[in-house]
Amino acid sequence: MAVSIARTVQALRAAVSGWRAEGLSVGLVPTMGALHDGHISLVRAGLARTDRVIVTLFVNPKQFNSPADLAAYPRTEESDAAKLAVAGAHLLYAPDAEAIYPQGFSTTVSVDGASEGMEGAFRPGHFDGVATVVAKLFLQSGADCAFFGEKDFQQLHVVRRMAHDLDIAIEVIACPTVREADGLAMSSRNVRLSPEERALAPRLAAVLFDAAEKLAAGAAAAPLLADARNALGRAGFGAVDYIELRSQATLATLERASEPARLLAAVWLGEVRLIDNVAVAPAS
Ligand SMILES: Nc1ncnc2c1ncn2[C@@H]1O[C@H](COP(=O)(O)OP(=O)(O)OP(=O)(O)O)[C@@H](O)[C@H]1O
Ligand SMILES: CC(C)(CO)[C@@H](O)C(=O)[O-]
Ligand code: BAL
Repeated sequence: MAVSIARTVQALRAAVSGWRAEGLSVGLVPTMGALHDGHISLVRAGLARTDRVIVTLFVNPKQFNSPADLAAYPRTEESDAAKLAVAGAHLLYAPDAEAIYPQGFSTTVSVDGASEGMEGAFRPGHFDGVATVVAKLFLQSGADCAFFGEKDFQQLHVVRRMAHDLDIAIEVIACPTVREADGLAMSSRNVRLSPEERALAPRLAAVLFDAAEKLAAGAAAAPLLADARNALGRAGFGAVDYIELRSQATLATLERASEPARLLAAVWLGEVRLIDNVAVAPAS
């Protein structure tokens, strides 16, 4: 059975109000489409926790720094809808830009702190774009819970802070990163890797997991992360935008794993920018 598709906020709200009339809970999975098993894991998490699951598909122009990256972003709505039908999602909300940014739209939601550094340093305005569109999706849907991947760990912090500060009554639930069999974090951008680049790509996760193990054993971050950066360069990766050890709870920069931490990186491979992050247990 095909998944229902809503393209306007009115159609979205009509579906939700019908569910509310039946006393049903509603989950939301915001995406930019080009769905893979990482997205489907969020749908499954939603189905396990709520009665009705909405998946949103909106390639948000406000979070791309170049028209080329926006244009190159894969758009596969038909196959996305088929995957969602199989997964059991109840509604695909695929608004056009007018439904999200109508004529005269002039508001930006900006989250200080969590947006700064890492992705925020290399993608200026990206998290303003994320916070603005996610705030709208939260308010348009009125969902009880929203499901986000740990793959975009900094984004999780931004979205959680936004919902908290704007008093939006929604629970933001983090879901583990789904990886390919060789360890590469699933990402819509992976389809743009050449065969040679795809063969090399899992090395990023391997370097991160190796460094995480050493950090959990008490190693100082600075020399270890320098070694990791060099290892990626030697392996054939391009520019390493960042590789940083941060507090899992606050994103504060850490010099060693003195608390539950996250090792986060963004690295270029050809024309594709890979991001990944792994958990680091506190050094005993
Ligand atoms: N491998 C993954 N495991 C778990 N969640 C994921 C994974 N990849 C993406 N997600 C989550 O899916 C949601 C939608 O992300 P998005 O549509 O940008 O997909 P993406 O694969 O991250 O694409 P991109 O190439 O833009 O990073 C986000 O909450 C994101 O964290
Ligand atoms: C959350 C999101 C759908 C907002 O456009 C996007 O940043 C993404 O796909 O992670
Ligand atoms: N996966 C986060 C959305 C983005 O990179 O634009």
